[in-house]
Amino acid sequence: MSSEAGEIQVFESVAAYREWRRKAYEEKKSVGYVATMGALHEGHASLVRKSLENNDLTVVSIFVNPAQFAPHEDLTSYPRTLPHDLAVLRSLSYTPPPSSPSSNEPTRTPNAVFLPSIHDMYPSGISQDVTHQKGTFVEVKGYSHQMEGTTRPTFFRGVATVVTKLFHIIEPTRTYFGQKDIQQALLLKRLTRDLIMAHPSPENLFIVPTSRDPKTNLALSSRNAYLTPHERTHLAPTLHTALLAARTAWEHPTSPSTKAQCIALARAVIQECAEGEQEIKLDYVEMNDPETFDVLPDGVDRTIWEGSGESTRGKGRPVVLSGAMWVGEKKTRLIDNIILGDRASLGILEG
Ligand SMILES: Nc1ncnc2c1ncn2[C@@H]1O[C@H](COP(=O)(O)OP(=O)(O)OP(=O)(O)O)[C@@H](O)[C@H]1O
Ligand SMILES: CC(C)(CO)[C@@H](O)C(=O)[O-]
Ligand code: BAL
Repeated sequence: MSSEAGEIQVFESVAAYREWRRKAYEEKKSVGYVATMGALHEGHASLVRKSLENNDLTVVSIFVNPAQFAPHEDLTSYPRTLPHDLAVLRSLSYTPPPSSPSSNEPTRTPNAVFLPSIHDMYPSGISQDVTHQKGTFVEVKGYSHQMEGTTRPTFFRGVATVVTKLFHIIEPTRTYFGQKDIQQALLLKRLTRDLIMAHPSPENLFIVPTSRDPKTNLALSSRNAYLTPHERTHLAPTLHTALLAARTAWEHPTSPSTKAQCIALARAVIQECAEGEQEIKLDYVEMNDPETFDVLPDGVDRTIWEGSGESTRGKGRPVVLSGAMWVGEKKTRLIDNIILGDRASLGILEG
């Protein structure tokens, strides 16, 4: 079944969406895809704009995926704001510039929203407790237990499973994920490679830079809705400040710090804030190889790291500098990252 929401077709069943997709194939139209859990903000909007810019048609899915939440996590309280989400999508558009090959085309707006039911996505049922799960699951082995996977050991299994299903349904030509969840984006790129996917192919999975609050640099996130104004403006941005301190030390032109020194600096920034305010607690700050997700050795500095890898067009072998912390009364868990070195080699688009 589908219904009209302004110009946007809203599909609640797989069959109805597939009929729409079949027509797009017939008309030889490219389909860009943005997967979300809703509660849309400017970060999601930036992904949708990239899709509008580079595809004939754009589809957004909204599905709060139970399988990626551990039993103690916030599945029930996760914000669900469908009317707001549809209004955000209706406000987005892209007009091809006069110089572009598609300049004679009309302004593009999001074309379809896919809102599956839990039953559609998990016909065998779904428990948040992995020991009770039955049916088919997708695991990206060796890449799911570092960084975010340390504290959330079943998270990437849930993400890989639902995104594989969503890709099978949507059959995107191109798809867009946010740098805010860098491990997720890199892991999904690997998944498309390992499963030899064509829709999307690995090179058509793009990573869009993190959108930030212009005043505080806080990474936009649906979970920021859990924060009080004080937590949002004074406590939550500390994680990014800490990552910036580590970056400055790593990138020092004449005496770059070792990884261990960079991490110590970042921890000190968070510690300083936490002493005055009892309301932040660091989960981790770490530097990882984006290729293997391995933790960098403590004694490595930028010059050693760059000397040990393949040359990446003189921009430096990349490193994921990332972290997570709990903020405020509700112990909201926020994440952030900075890529050191050659971002483009990881498929991260320009902002
Ligand atoms: N600030 C942001 N900048 C760029 N992309 C983002 C940003 N926030 C989320 N995204 C991307 O949007 C997509 C959907 O993410 P999701 O719906 O989980 O939102 P979220 O804000 O990341 O939510 P959460 O608070 O649960 O982490 C993901 O690819 C995610 O990386
Ligand atoms: C990719 C995703 C939509 C899978 O549920 C989710 O993890 C998200 O929104 O980042
Ligand atoms: N954006 C990642 C979704 C999650 O944390 O569950």
